[in-house]
Amino acid sequence: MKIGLLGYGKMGKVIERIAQERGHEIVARINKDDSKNDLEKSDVVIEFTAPESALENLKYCINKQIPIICGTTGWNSSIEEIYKLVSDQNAALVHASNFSLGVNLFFELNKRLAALMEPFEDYQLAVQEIHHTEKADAPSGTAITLAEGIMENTHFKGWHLGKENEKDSIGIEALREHDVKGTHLVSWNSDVDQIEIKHTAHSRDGFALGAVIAAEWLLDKKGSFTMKDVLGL
Ligand SMILES: NC(=O)c1ccc[n+]([C@@H]2O[C@H](COP(=O)([O-])OP(=O)(O)OC[C@H]3O[C@@H](n4cnc5c(N)ncnc54)[C@H](O)[C@@H]3O)[C@@H](O)[C@H]2O)c1
Ligand SMILES: O=C(O)C1=N[C@H](C(=O)O)CCC1
Repeated sequence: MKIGLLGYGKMGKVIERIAQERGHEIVARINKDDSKNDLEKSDVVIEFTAPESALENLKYCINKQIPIICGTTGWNSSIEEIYKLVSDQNAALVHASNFSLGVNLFFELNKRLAALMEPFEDYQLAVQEIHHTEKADAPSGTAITLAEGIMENTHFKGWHLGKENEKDSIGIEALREHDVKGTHLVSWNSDVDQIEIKHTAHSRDGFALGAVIAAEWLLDKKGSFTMKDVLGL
């Protein structure tokens, strides 16, 4: 498969290595201010850029009907607009706040735990994420997906950036520490005990492998999908 990398930063470089190990060819490596013309040689584009760039990049690929895998976070408020464009253009998209298998299993565990905890008022929820200091957005896309999974299964109706929960809104504490690849913690605390689930990424390989698997999966498909569809969860 011919892969175009839209964003050749920390993630783009790991995706390149893993895609080549799986026998794929990288036909474009595009960074900020580069021409996108070479992307047209791609069977699929893998986009990991920056929150302010994702929307324009998505529209570019969708309008040219180049299948696109989008891992960039921080553009979710435009998701319905993008789904409509994919449908109008008969294009193909997989997007995910986190492409790793482990985190996608963690998402399912989080939803089940939230549903179990909801009747028990003695337990207070806490959500925390830790990432490297270069990360542009806070809270992480993964932490937002975790909050949405909790909202689906409890009385919580929204989320905000901050350590404390407020009435029906989940507080997401976002910490930045040197070289942390991605750590997410959901805990339910009572006066007598604590239940916590935690995912720690040891490297970026899990995110990159998931993105390449999603690209392989998308090749013969049309429509908008998430990693949950790719993994059949
Ligand atoms: N979904 C996931 O599994 C997952 C995993 C890791 C990171 N991310 C997200 O991916 C994004 C990138 O992460 P990173 O660590 O690789 O960042 P990075 O800053 O190391 O690399 C981003 C690259 O994108 C390029 N870029 C910026 N704007 C561009 C544009 N308009 N067109 C083309 N290239 C552009 C930059 O030049 C840079 O090289 C972030 O939003 C991050 O949150 C998602
Ligand atoms: O390094 C990043 O940036 C990451 N971003 C994603 C997020 O915002 O959840 C996934 C984890 C790594």
